[in-house]
Amino acid sequence: MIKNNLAVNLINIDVTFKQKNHVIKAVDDVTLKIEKGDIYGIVGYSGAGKSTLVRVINLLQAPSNGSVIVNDQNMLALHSNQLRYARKKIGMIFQHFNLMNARTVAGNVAFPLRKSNLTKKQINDKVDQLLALVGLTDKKLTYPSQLSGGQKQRVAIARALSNDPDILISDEATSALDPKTTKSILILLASLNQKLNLTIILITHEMQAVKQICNNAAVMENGRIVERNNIVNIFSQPEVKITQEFVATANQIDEAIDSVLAQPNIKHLKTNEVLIKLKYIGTVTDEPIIVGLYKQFEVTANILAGNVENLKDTPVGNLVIILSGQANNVKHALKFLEGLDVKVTILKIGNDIKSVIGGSKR
Ligand SMILES: Nc1ncnc2c1ncn2[C@@H]1O[C@H](COP(=O)(O)OP(=O)(O)OP(=O)(O)O)[C@@H](O)[C@H]1O
Repeated sequence: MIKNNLAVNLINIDVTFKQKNHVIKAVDDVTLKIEKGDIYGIVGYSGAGKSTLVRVINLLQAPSNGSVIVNDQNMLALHSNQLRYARKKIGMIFQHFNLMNARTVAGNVAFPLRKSNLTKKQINDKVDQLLALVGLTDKKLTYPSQLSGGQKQRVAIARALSNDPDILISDEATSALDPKTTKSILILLASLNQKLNLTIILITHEMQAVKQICNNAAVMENGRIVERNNIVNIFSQPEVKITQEFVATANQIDEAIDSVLAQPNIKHLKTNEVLIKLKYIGTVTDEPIIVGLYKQFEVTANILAGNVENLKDTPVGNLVIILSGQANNVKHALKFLEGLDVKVTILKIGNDIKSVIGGSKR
């Protein structure tokens, strides 16, 4: 068998559920390749098929069709003992933690090791090590009911790591947590990815989480993957409508535009003004743009909102500005911006400028 760098290789996966009167195709011809060491986001609305798809990876859900290759092993060809071992190398965490309330933190983390060949002392050392890794050393003998949601999820993460998995599947693991706790859990996951070279598959409907830690993402709708790309492309040029909707939920600039549009001076934009949004990726920066507009075209640019985000070290900038000047000059200034590889969207346009450029929205 040819070895490759893929942790997960799902090929043409279908999952159908037969109910009394009808058949539900929860996963419809999905091919998904996830490289070792990646943090891969799977995004979609409720019912899109995300959980069903990832449950195929460890065969908690058998596919109706397709191949499941995990770490170069054909999962569907394994005997039960081999499958049990392969499953141990795929950890899972969930939205509701699934901890055992009658056991202490240590008891929960040690639970998956109960049938291992490790001695009591070795298990105890392993638990200490895992609790240190997730920052919960001082909670070893505490019971889950005395922990916050974020702490409970840390216990669940430690437990998921007890068999030294290569892959960790996080199924909406931060969905029940507040934004600050969510952020800290995501920071923990990113650090585990680095320290343990752990491949992480992050199922979520929260684009902010994807933006924070993923390298790649796929978007699911009706059982299919409708778009997949690296994180910079997903966020800077989403192609399909549903991806655009998801991206908009994590895009502060759209909120800023709503409040800009509500301002009185924007409601009554002057005839020689145009309100635009600029989006640029990589090295172009605001200042030369603004200076260039005035020097070359005598067009003034008034910045109303803006931000620069780093998506995996690639800066993506957004600016909302009013350009004002002689109509023809503004027309040339807009052309100049497009020539710089800046995406220009006209949000609102004054009548003078509209008459020269036709007022088409771009
Ligand atoms: N065991 C099952 N029996 C019948 N239908 C199922 C089963 N599991 C899932 N489904 C159906 O398959 C579809 C996909 O469900 P799935 O849970 O994978 O979606 P999801 O994207 O993970 O959504 P959520 O985030 O709400 O769990 C849904 O229509 C669901 O009702």
